[in-house]
Amino acid sequence: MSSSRTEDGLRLTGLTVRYHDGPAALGPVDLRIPEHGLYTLVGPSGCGKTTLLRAVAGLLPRYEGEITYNGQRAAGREPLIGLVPQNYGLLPWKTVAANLRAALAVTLPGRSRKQEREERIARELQAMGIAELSGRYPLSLSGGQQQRAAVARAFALQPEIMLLDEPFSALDAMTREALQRVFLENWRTRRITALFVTHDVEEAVLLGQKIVVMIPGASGEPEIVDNPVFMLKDEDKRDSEAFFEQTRYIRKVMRTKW
Ligand SMILES: Nc1ncnc2c1ncn2[C@@H]1O[C@H](COP(=O)(O)OP(=O)(O)OP(=O)(O)O)[C@@H](O)[C@H]1O
Repeated sequence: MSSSRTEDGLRLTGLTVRYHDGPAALGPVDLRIPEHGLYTLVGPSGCGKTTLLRAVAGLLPRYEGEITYNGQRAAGREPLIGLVPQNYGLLPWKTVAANLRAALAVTLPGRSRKQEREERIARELQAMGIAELSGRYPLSLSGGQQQRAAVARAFALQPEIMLLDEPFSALDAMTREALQRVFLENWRTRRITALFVTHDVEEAVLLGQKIVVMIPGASGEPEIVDNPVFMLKDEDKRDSEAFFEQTRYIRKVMRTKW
């Protein structure tokens, strides 16, 4: 499979970010997510998770080190990135459908593709279970509904890379569980290379093929943990021995490293 080639996928080499020429807010960090991989990233508040996502998404004017996708510098042939930011990033003056439309106007432009855009919007809202909210404005929605809309928008772009910054953090346990399942189902049908940032060890174990444990102040490769739980059926995961073992192990890694 092509994903075994070391240059494939998303690769960060010596990625270092400083804000206003201050001390390094991140890195240097080395990390590779193979093409079509879904990795989760856990780390304590302030260790640079959002900064890492921002750098990959091209939202920072400057960083040191290299970001490549399938061997090419991101700056040369920008991979299409779907970002789900912490604050959802929805435009409050546009309806949910219009938010998706605005994103697709950039990636799928042209009058002749209007029908394709509209079909895609309807499909994604349906997939996230919010079809009936398409005409509502973001500020009239609950946090969970806004999070669904933001995830639907990212999937609608059909990006090569998806970056998610604690997308389910504002949810109660039941809604969160339901959305984790919907997210996984969606990801399985598209296999978008994805990095999912979370504070929550359980979420990291439920969603990631591998779990990246970011260590504050450390440079080089973060601890990357294989995750056998990923291969279990969704409905079996939470009650499995492997799940308990894995969450215990990740917590242990966090305790010894932080
Ligand atoms: N725009 C900014 N200007 C200056 N410093 C910043 C800026 N954004 C983040 N930082 C600093 O960079 C460091 C990493 O922040 P970042 O938001 O990436 O952490 P995080 O791991 O995502 O935290 P959290 O889990 O709380 O969201 C912190 O020390 C933070 O104060």
